[in-house]
Amino acid sequence: MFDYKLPFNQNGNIDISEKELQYLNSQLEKLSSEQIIKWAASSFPRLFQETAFGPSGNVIMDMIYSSNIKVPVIFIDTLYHFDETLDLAKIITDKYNADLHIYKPNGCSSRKEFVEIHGDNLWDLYPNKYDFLVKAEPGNRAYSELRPKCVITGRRRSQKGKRESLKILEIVNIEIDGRTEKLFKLNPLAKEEWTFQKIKSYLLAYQVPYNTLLNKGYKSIGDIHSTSPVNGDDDERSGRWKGTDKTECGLHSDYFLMKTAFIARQI
Ligand SMILES: Nc1ncnc2c1ncn2[C@@H]1O[C@H](COP(=O)(O)OS(=O)(=O)O)[C@@H](OP(=O)(O)O)[C@H]1O
Repeated sequence: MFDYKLPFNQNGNIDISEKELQYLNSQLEKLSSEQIIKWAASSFPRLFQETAFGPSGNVIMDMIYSSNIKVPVIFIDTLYHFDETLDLAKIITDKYNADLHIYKPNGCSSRKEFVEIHGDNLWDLYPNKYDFLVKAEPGNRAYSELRPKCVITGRRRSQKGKRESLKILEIVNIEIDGRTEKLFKLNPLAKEEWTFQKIKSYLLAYQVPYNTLLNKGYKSIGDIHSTSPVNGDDDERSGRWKGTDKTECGLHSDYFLMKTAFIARQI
């Protein structure tokens, strides 16, 4: 068992230097994804998984369940998910008996309400504002209410773009009660070996429920209005925001930069 002890201070916060984080990452690189998850579960007092029920997240849920660990799940419902994604959310959380926490855009419980407040086509007219409202703000609200010390994500280096240099363990800034706090993000499938093909093989081998859209040419699935199927060999995320230079949804971007731009009406 990997027995690296996180440096907790008296306040229960983890004071880790950049150098030590680098060392920790170099050690985590040597572990399997299951070992990384088990280490995190025994190291972080409040470990959560955040998932949009993508194929990587499905693999992670199965690994967590098979390791006999309980990790609550955060799902940010943008109100623009495919029905197939919402169906999967129910099927897979039932199968793994997951404790699901759903967060929606502030003040909106339905797509109709969102359109009434923010207008139609916001994602098209003001994509960064849309990202802040449907992903970054609800994400930070989830962190602020649930107080995770660490969240597990499904990002992988093989998804290319900015993710090619993804670390297994990262630290991001979040806002809690008006203060800046640190949150760890754990990416147990970050390593290059976790290709889309390997993810699919895992899902099939272990009979893990997955999004039926994967059988219809979709490889990466986000919001209805910005997700399309791809051709066989195309990059996994090439069907997201097709025809634009956008590659990320904002959940993993700098929260404070987004918030500042949102308040200043620069996005
Ligand atoms: N809506 C929502 N709710 C909770 N968590 C979410 C959400 N969107 C993205 N994620 C997290 O980011 C991982 C990568 O997602 P994607 O590849 O779809 O990209 S993107 O974040 O939408 O840009 C994704 O991996 P999966 O677990 O495979 O879904 C999650 O860890």
